[in-house]
Formats: sequence, C-alpha cells, structure tokens
Amino acid sequence: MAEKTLNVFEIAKSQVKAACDKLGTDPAVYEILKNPMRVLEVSFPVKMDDGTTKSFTGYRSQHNNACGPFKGGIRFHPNVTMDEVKALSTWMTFKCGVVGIPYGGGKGGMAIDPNDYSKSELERISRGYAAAISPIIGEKEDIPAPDVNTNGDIMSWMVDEYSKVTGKFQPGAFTGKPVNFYGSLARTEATGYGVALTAMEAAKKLNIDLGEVTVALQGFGNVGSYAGKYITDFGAKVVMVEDSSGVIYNKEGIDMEKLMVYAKQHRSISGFSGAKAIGSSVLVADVDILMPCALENQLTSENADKVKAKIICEGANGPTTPEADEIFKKNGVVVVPDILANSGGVTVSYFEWVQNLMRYTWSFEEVQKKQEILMKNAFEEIWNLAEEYDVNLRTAAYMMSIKRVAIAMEKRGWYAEISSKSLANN
Ligand SMILES: NC(=O)C1=CN([C@@H]2O[C@H](COP(=O)(O)OP(=O)(O)OC[C@H]3O[C@@H](n4cnc5c(N)ncnc54)[C@H](OP(=O)(O)O)[C@@H]3O)[C@@H](O)[C@H]2O)C=CC1
Ligand SMILES: O=C(O)CCC(=O)C(=O)O
Repeated sequence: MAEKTLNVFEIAKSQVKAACDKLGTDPAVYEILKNPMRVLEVSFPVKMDDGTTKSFTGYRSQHNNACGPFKGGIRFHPNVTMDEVKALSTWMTFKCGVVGIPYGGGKGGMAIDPNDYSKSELERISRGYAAAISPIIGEKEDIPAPDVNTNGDIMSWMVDEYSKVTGKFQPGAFTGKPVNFYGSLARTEATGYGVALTAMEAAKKLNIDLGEVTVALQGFGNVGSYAGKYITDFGAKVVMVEDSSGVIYNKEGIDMEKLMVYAKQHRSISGFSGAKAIGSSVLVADVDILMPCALENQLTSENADKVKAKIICEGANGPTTPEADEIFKKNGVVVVPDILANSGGVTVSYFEWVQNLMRYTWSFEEVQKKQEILMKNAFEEIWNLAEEYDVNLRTAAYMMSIKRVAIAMEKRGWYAEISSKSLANN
C-alpha cells in the first residue's frame, strides 16, 4: 500500500492529532497546536569568493512557546523546505515537553549543501542567516542550536553576528557552542548518549542483555557516532554503519573510536579498514537494535515489514512514517520515538543555556548525570503510559508532552476548557 503522505509536516500533525484524540483534550488544544505560531522566510545577499553575489533563502519556524522560549536547531541541507522546518519545530515543542524543560519548539534551516562553499563563504552565509532572523530570536525569545550540517563553529559565528546586530553580547542566544566559547561540556556527546541510554532502557524492558546485542547505525554524524560509541560502552556490538557514501560491515563489531577518528579525517566512513563495504541496506539488517540517525522518512510502508531489529531507537527526527509505525506495532517491534530518544541534545542545550545565564560551568560528569536522570525518568513514565493506554511509545510520548503544553496554554488563558474534564485538574 502506498503511503498516505510523506510530507513531514502532515505527518507531524497526524502524530499530534492521534495523541490529542487518545487523551481526549479540548478541541482547542489541537486547533492551537496544528500550526506554528510564526514562520519567517528570509532572503539575503552574500558575496562569494569570486566576487559575485548570491541570494540565499532561509527559514525559522516558531511552533509554540507556551512553556518557554522557542528552542531548536538550524539545518543546512539541500532538501530543507518550509514544511520540513515547520515539522521539525513541531517535534521540538513536544520533545522539550517530554523531558519537561522550560522551552517551546523552534527550528530553522536553509536549502544548501555546505560542501559547495569555502569556509569563508560558509561563514558569511551563516552570519547572513543569523542577521536575517535576528528580529525574532534571542536569549529569552528563541534559542537556535546545531542540527544536520551545522556545528559549534557556525554557532560561534552566529553569536558574534547576533551580538553585532543587537549591540549586546548574548552567548546564551545560541547553544551547541564550542566548549572553549561558552559551550557546555557533554553537549557534543549528548544526543548520541541519550539515544544509547534509551536503547539500553528499552533492552532492559525486553529482558535483552546488551552484552549479546548487535546494532546497525544509519548516519555517522554527531548523533550516530556518539550513539554508536556509547552503546558499545554499554556492551553492545555495532556491526553495520551507513552514511551517504555507503554501508560498512564487520560481524565482530566495528571499533567506534577508530571509525570516529577516520570519519573526521576523511569526512566519510568509506574506505575504513576495520570493516568491509557492502551493498545491502542498514535498515533491514539482521541485528537486534536499529538506530536511524540521519534523516526523515527512512522507515516506510515499503520496508517496515522487512525490518528484523527488535528495537528501533530514533536518533534522527522523523525517520519513521505513521504507516511504518502501524507495521512495527503489529510485528512487536519496539520503537523508541525521536522526541524521547534524541531529546538528550536539547536537554544539554538547556543546561548550556542555564550555565550561560549564570556565567558558571558544570563538570562533564555533572551534566551527563543531570541528562541521565531526566531521560531515564521520561523513559519510565512513557513506558508506563504506553502500557496503561495500550498505545505505542510514540503516542504515549506525545500524550505526556501534550498534557504539559496544554496545561501551560490553559493556565495562560489561550483557551478555556469547554469539555467535561480539565487537564489541569487531572
Ligand atoms: N545534532 C543534534 O544535537 C541533534 C540532531 N538530531 C537529528 O539527528 C539526525 C542527524 O543529525 P546530526 O548527527 O546532527 O547531523 P550530522 O550532519 O552530524 O550527520 C548526519 C549524518 O547522516 C548521514 N546521512 C545523510 N544522508 C544520508 C542518507 N541518505 N543515508 C545515510 N546516511 C545519510 C550523513 O552522512 P554524510 O556525512 O556522508 O552526508 C551523516 O553521517 C537529524 O535527523 C537531526 O535532526 C536530533 C536531535 C539533536
Ligand atoms: O539543542 C537544541 O536546542 C536543539 C537540537 C535539535 O535541533 C533537535 O533536538 O532536533
């Protein structure tokens, strides 16, 4: 059967709707949450190294700020569209709600491939984008961070540009900065660490011993590489890894530390001597745990029935379509949803922001411990909710989070309960 839609914004809305229906929220809740509060499209000129001028287009979507300032990454990827950014900002609102941090959801992006530009061009593009969205962002308004193809260096340029435009030095206006420039220890590792932590919690629930477990990873960037490193530290064996150059395999387990060094040097996993290149897909690999850590719409009605993993732990945002979710539920595959599995990134971004506002720093261990507590509690709560309502973990995660956001919206007077029971009194 063909998918109803692969439009990620339509998918995000359908996930929110399913959870609102299950919770029985007042109709006003979905009415408010179905669209971002604001979406900004900007165009700005940038001088290229050869003296020509090019115009670039970027977006920033601010989904909902009932619980606090908008928060979410900036993506540089050729496939970025306004609808994608809207979906990603929607997911951010509920991701922040899952771990109970005082933020709403935002996301930004530009349809560019950074590899097409020199470093100085990329700096000017990043500065141009930061200046263009500066009227709607800020330390207490909307705090961007890295996402696909953006990193700490880009965040530092953006902090500098934002400070110039506003005339105020506000390092807390962006997170995911380098540790030696107002970044937090353990932020670089945070998203992958959280993916590994939640995969381990899911394995415990299924009585699977991580010492016996094999893992396949799609994506070996920030999220995939640290997810692979930490799941290996927890005892599992990563046997297959894919990036956009192809798939590598070693049935004895791939040395994650060595692959991380290699991938950094070569900007690709292709040619790594500790594994062999193969032609098959990571997504249907014969492994216990699958970690999609690249892009959206990877697991669809086309391949979901062929997935052999018992646990799918979503490092990426939106890798699974609703139809694939149905198939996984039917087949007993446990999907740890993106808004829980990859919430470690924004959680430690929150800790970075708190440290910035306090002009104080915490140790690596302190930050990781705080992350671990929030994520393990969220996992447990969502697992129990899924059992109570007989829903998958995704719907349970949305239910928990929507309830938090809905209570904030009601308390702020954005709607008045007209249905029989008030969430706030539950
Ligand atoms: N960074 C963060 O803190 C967070 C990120 N996420 C999500 O995690 C995902 C990955 O982000 P992040 O690791 O930061 O991004 P990176 O840019 O660091 O890495 C992306 C990885 O995905 C790979 N990739 C891209 N396209 C494909 C493809 N078609 N098939 C296989 N692999 C592919 C890239 O390979 P190549 O390099 O060869 O192109 C690269 O290894 C995204 O969905 C992002 O939104 C979620 C929460 C927080
Ligand atoms: O660290 C952040 O603020 C946001 C990270 C992000 O973009 C995401 O979780 O998808």
